[in-house]
Amino acid sequence: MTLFSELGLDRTSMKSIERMGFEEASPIQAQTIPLALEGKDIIGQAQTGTGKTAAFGIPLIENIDLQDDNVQGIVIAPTRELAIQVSEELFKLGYGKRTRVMAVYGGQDIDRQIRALKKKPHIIVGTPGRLLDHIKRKNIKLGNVHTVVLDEADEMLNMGFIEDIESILSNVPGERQTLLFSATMPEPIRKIAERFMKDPTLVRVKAKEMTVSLIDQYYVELRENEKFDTLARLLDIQTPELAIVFGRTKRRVDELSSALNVRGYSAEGIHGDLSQAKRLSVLKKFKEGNIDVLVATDVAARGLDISGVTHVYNFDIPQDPESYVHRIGRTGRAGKHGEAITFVTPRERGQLAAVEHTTKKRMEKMKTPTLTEALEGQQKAVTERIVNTVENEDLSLYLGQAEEMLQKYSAADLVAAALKSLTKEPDATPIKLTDEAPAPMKRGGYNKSGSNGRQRNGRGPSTGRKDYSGAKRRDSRKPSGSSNRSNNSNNSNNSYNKREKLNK
Ligand SMILES: Nc1ncnc2c1ncn2[C@@H]1O[C@H](COP(=O)(O)OP(=O)(O)OP(=O)(O)O)[C@@H](O)[C@H]1O
Ligand SMILES: [Mg+2]
Repeated sequence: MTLFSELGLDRTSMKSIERMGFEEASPIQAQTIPLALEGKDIIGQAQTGTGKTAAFGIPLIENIDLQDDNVQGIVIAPTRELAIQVSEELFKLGYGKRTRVMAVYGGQDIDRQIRALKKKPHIIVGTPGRLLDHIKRKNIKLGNVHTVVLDEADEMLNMGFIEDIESILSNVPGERQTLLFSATMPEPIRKIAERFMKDPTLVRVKAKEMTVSLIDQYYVELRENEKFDTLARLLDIQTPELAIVFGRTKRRVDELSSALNVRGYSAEGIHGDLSQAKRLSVLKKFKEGNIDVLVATDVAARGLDISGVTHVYNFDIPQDPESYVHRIGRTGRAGKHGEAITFVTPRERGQLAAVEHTTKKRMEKMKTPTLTEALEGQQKAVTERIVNTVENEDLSLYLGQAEEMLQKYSAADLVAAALKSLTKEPDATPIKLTDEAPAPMKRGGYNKSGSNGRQRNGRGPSTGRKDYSGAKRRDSRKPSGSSNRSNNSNNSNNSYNKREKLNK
């Protein structure tokens, strides 16, 4: 156990950390903060939700010279939402010191960002495309940057982003400190990473499995056309506080969120074709609990830290094991418990095995829930609410009416009626979702000889593009809405070589 007070931090940092309610440093923090303070380049790998943001954020803030009005640190993140979240966490960590932090990301008015840049931020957090845009327009000068952080580094160095990252880094002085963090770091990506670094120290928090042990992991084997009813029943039985449902494509996310609403669930979707304002408003509603279910593409898979997410459902099995690790990592964060349930069609058994092989963790098989179990689940939830009300709330205003009803009906009938009227009975409104092709089979993630979906199933090209926002270059390459399947998809190509070719 390491206390923050043992890490030799500045008084102002300690003040911020205390204000955030952190007491002990997490293992990745305890191991990387001292090294980062010494100025070392670091590749930091630790499980999802274990505090990697503060692991790079604390030393980054410590090294900021408040007297210097130049940009001194940049943090690059793969999605807009993550860039915003990281900038907020850095703002809190730098609060005691009054560090100026700003986020720049696509989809927000660039003039507004230019005006904000005039306030001379010490640290800029951005998505690659928008950061580069500002650099090219000379809105941001990186000549005084001494620290560069790539959050979700493996994703950032994946082929969809590497050119942007290279261009950004070419604007930063060579004698910088470079910090790379992620929960996953496939070997070939690590090799690329080392090209950008000086004698990096690899800090890997030892864990038996790549996923967090606090997440119970299950899979359900089913046919494509059974997925929706199964999801609905699971939501009824498991009654998540907040749930994220991951779908393979934008179309799937749209259809799923509409279908969930038809069946009476409060759900909204998030993916890269929505306006940024919409994306942010959906996320805000979800964080505030105004919607219960967030349906998402992999745009929400990485880094997002939303408290109260108790369940993650992989409606479609992810296309690479890394994506699985990050998706399910949206629950079970900061010591909390979570559940992850992955739907697997018979043709995707190989995918399941690949995920289990990478994570070194077996998922437990869960049988398809029945309608009766769904009803029981809902009844149980209502019963718990009633018992909680009886035990903890003031009922005096209701007792008169209750006594009156008891004159006429039996207590059991009345309680049963209360249960019935409060229980959401499973709704069987028919739902038709457009079929999605099963995830292409691949072997071992980033192997160079791995096949991609195109070769195997001949269902059209796998673009290797992600449903991400930041990179304008890629957005403009194919107009959204042109209707081949892969254009809708957020396929992440397993084969790192293929991806490179397809993106060039
Ligand atoms: N030392 C600490 N004590 C208590 N809570 C902490 C500590 N460090 C970080 N946290 C909190 O834990 C949560 C997860 O942290 P963070 O988002 O940095 O995880 P991460 O390792 O980056 O995960 P991911 O791989 O998903 O990006 C956040 O809410 C953060 O504020
Ligand atoms: Mg993170």
